[in-house]
Amino acid sequence: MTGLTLALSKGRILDESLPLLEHVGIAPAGDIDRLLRVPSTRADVSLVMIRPADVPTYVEHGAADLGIVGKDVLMEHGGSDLYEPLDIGIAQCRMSVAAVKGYVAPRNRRLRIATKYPEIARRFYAARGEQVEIIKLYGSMELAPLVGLADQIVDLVATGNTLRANGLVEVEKICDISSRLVVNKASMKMKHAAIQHLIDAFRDADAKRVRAS
Ligand SMILES: Nc1ncnc2c1ncn2[C@@H]1O[C@H](COP(=O)(O)OP(=O)(O)OP(=O)(O)O)[C@@H](O)[C@H]1O
Ligand SMILES: O=P(O)(O)OC[C@H]1O[C@H](OP(=O)(O)OP(=O)(O)O)[C@H](O)[C@@H]1O
Repeated sequence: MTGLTLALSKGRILDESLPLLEHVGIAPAGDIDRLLRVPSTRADVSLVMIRPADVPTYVEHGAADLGIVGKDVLMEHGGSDLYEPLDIGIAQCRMSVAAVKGYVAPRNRRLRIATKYPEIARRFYAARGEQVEIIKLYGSMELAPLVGLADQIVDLVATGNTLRANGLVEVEKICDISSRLVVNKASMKMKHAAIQHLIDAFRDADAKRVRAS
């Protein structure tokens, strides 16, 4: 039997993955709040729980055969050496530029952009020919324009509630974001039948999820 390891992003993606994993027949069979490596309800598939930003690294190195991770993380990771066969449609949001309501761009200096996604921001402004200063943050980006740390932020928006609550407005959408199934390239060759079976099962689970919603 070919053993498979699936890397799951802890947090929001893990929470939203659980119904899909159930459908695919690989629900966690252990304490997902404590264990980092958890057996699944299928003897040949085990699950590892890791920080979202680490999922591409585990899968690229073959420490996990497959992973579930946000498109934002994949875009920021850049040039990933892995396959991305399926959009599984969970954790949907968008990457956007936001600023304080009524904000006017400064004329005498570069725009300052606060973000957890410096690569995505750099590519976005470079494509528009705008020279900006990028300030890397690890969370609570919405605070930066309020305290004068930045002119704009590049961050994820879903309902828009966090922006509204902090007096910010969405200036422009950069792209839509959802979670993707990613696969190690060597595993795709060596364990092709088992992996293709899982990809098909996730596709089917996503189709059922869409029909149900
Ligand atoms: N408000 C949101 N609505 C829907 N999906 C979101 C939202 N915010 C983030 N996501 C998606 O969920 C993924 C995981 O987000 P989550 O907030 O669980 O982790 P994180 O805070 O980015 O990571 P860490 O806990 O390691 O800092 C993101 O990479 C993105 O793809
Ligand atoms: O448009 P909304 O529905 O308000 O969602 C957007 C918020 O969700 C994400 O943060 P998250 O809740 O993951 O917290 P974080 O700061 O820990 O990333 C994102 O960074 C925004 O702050």
